[in-house]
Amino acid sequence: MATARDIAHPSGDRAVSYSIDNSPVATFHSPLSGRNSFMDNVILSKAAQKQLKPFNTEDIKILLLENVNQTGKDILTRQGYQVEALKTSLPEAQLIEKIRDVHVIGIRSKTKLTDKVLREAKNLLVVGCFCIGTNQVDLDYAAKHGIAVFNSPFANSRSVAELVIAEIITLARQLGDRSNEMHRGTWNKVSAKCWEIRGKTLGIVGYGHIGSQLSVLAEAMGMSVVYYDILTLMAIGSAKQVPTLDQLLEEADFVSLHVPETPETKAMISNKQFEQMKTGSYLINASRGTVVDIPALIKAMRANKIAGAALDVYPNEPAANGDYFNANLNTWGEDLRGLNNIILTPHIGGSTEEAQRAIGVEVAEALVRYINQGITFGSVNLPEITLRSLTLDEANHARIIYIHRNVPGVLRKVNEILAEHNVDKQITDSKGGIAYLMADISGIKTEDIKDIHDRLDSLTSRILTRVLY
Ligand SMILES: NC(=O)c1ccc[n+]([C@@H]2O[C@H](COP(=O)([O-])OP(=O)(O)OC[C@H]3O[C@@H](n4cnc5c(N)ncnc54)[C@H](O)[C@@H]3O)[C@@H](O)[C@H]2O)c1
Ligand SMILES: O=C(O)CC[C@@H](O)C(=O)O
Repeated sequence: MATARDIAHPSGDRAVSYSIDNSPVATFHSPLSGRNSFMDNVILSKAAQKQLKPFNTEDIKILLLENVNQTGKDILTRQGYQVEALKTSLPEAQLIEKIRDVHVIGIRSKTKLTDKVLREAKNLLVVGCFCIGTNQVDLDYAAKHGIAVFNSPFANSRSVAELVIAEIITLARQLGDRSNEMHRGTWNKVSAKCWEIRGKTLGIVGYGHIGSQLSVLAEAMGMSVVYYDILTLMAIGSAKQVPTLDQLLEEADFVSLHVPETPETKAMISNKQFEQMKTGSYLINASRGTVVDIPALIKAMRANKIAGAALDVYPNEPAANGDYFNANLNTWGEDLRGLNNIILTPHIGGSTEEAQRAIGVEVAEALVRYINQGITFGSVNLPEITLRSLTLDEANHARIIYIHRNVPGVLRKVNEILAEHNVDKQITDSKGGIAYLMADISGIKTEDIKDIHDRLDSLTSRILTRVLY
């Protein structure tokens, strides 16, 4: 039955209108993938790989926001998809208007995909976060509605770690202030309260991809490293894990934050924590803006408790470049700008050519694998499923994808439907209340495909049914 999610297939005998999620029909297309990636080689048995699509590729509509790198745009465009790319994020009303129409959306950190926005996204199959953080997406709502979310978990980690190293030296030597003075024509040659970083202690909060990279770089520059994490993690080099945040704050000359945005990390550094820090110590935040209580930081710096700070992230960040970093955005904006020895950067920790190119490739390839093959490897909100690709030798095969609520008895019902056919291979996994089943069926006729699709789709456990062939 044709619905608002339908896509018309103008060509071929089997051209019929069906939505992407429920389309068992249409012309077979076999465009070659743009790149030979690791995943192509490992999972898709490249040699005789058959591209599975139940739709004309040019019908897939993709909206890319926030200036996604050209590498990502190229991969998606080469697939034949319709790609619209904007340099900025969009205000909520415009986002809702646009998202109704697309099957795929690519975003970075600014676009908030809340339940309110996702509710309107009736055609949406998948979200690509062209960044590390996924806190801007309601992952739970997306999973419950069969929308897969992918990100790039570590392609910009090194860029962030390098920025933090630069900031440690810049703060220790008050370089920002000296440079600003010179720009105003003032020569101010001082050494008071300017330090080497050699022998100083760096406290890293969150010892994941970025924190551990930073640890290596800091030790190479002669710093001692202590770290605090909710997990017990293997120390790299001579770094030492401490059992509490309190202990880290008491020991560190520089505190650098590398935790995700969660309810537990909200205002993790506030008045009490600034009091615990050493007098004359420094704070760096390149994680998320909600992690530091900024009015408390302003107070601690005015009291000379904290000798300097570097902030790359803020509770409210503008959707586009321009003169937006003012009191309208964050009430304390002016107070922050008036402090000495504070480095303020516009969320550029991961903004290097290397990182953005790598992220573009990684996320775009994940989107293509998901759209064309149903593979969820790397998804942050659905069970991670891969299944060996169908090959060109395997004619009359179809791939069934059934995303469903993880309730007792579903597999029996699904297999009653599939049992009338030859199931070549099948895999299923669950995450929370959501399960993902993928099965390849051989010797199939077009009318069987539609029948399987419609019967699966009528089960009460169904979230999303896709049939690819
Ligand atoms: N400024 C930027 O441009 C930029 C770029 C990349 C990432 N980020 C931010 O940096 C964060 C960290 O990135 P990552 O790749 O290192 O993440 P990661 O997931 O690899 O590491 C995060 C670490 O924090 C730990 N953690 C979680 N909650 C904690 C808590 N309450 N207390 C202590 N430790 C806790 C985790 O156990 C994990 O080891 C990201 O979530 C993202 O928000 C910012
Ligand atoms: O590029 C961005 O907008 C986000 C960068 C960073 O915060 C991330 O989460 O990877």
